[in-house]
Amino acid sequence: MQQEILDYVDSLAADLQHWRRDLHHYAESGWLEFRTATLVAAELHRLGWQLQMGREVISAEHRMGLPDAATLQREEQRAIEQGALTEWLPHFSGGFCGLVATLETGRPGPVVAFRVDMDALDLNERLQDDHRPFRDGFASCNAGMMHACGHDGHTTIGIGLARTLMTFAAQLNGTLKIIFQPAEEGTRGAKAMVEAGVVDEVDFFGAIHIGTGVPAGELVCGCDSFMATTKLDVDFHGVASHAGGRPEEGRNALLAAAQATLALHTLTQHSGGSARVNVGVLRAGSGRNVVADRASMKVETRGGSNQVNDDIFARTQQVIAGAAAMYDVEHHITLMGSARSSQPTAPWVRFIRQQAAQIAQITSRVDSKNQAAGSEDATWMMERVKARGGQASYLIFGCDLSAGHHNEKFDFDESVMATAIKTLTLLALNIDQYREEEK
Ligand SMILES: O=C(O)C[C@H](NC(=O)Cc1c[nH]c2ccccc12)C(=O)O
Repeated sequence: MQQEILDYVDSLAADLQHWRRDLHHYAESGWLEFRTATLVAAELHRLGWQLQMGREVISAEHRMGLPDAATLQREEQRAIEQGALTEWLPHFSGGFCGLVATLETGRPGPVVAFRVDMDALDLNERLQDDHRPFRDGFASCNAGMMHACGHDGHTTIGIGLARTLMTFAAQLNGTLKIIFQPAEEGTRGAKAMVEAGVVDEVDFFGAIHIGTGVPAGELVCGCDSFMATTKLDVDFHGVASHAGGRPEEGRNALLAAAQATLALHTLTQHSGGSARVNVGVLRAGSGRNVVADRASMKVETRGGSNQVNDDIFARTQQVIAGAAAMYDVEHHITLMGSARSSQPTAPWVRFIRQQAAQIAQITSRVDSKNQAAGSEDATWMMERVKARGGQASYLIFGCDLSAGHHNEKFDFDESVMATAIKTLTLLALNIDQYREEEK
């Protein structure tokens, strides 16, 4: 029976490629996944999954880094023109582009949930013949939005998993859930889904990523190196004046931002673990001969533990307030995203390793990988599941890439999608073999 299921996943290859390339072509960045979400909803509904959508699974006030209302409206129109399914769109309207699909088998057993993300990056895709998506006609048609992190693959894995689990539903026990999350980039979306309670009943949780420098054929069963992070926008508001005639009447927002930037980059000494601060964007001023009355910054802090990040973030707020005070300007901080660091639970990682050993395409299995991993907001879900006594992990499926993540030439070997679907399917299928203690 198990071989029949693995063969079934192989038979989906052409469909998976079709889905992935369609999603890649119509890339939609965070909170703007209107077309994507409607297509996922229609397909999972057709397959017979129960759906919870939009506000049911996203807490409005916990959304971080939401685009402004005009952008949300414009992008929803754009999505309609690009084939978003209007009968499903009302659920997602206004920036609620998430859904949770549930399959109740009616037989006793745990709740097993997998999370995939759906958003693209704010990046222009390379439109040259040396880039396969362009050559083969599926490069992004949306300027400034590109699937350069593989989330088109993740969404496709979610769809393929939904098909496979439904096809073999008679073999499954307990409850299966697939969580389709918006706005992972900038770590903006997961918290709002956690606050809506989407993982509150989950016993076993897995989030996934493809690529990230892990070699093809390798599975990282429990990535444990994500940094806690906080993303903030800062606005300084001063007073403009004549730079030659009345400079003393000005309140210089540009200098406050510049001082803050230099000071922020000195904050990363911490005995508790690694720490980072980055001012990634600084914009200020309006003209050569005007004392700058406006400045804005996009900032992130990170820490090897939640405590380190919390400490660095607290100091970051003090430094910004201090720099504003130096130049007598107002300042305002807006929280734009956040994620936690989270350790996978060992018995579940062990089970993942055991199950993956049955998949021919996975030639190497490691528990974790000692590499700087950046951040991931699925850690909010992991932490919630663990807090309730559940098991949680983060799986990385290695694959060949044409360029690094977040690069305009990013592309991946599509065969990794079937490998991931097989792995997640076996976890669900064989969950009754899970043991807390090592045998
Ligand atoms: O903080 C963010 O905006 C999230 C973003 N996240 C990623 O790029 C995902 C990521 C980075 N490295 C790894 C390694 C494994 C899985 C996922 C990743 C980052 O760290 O800048």
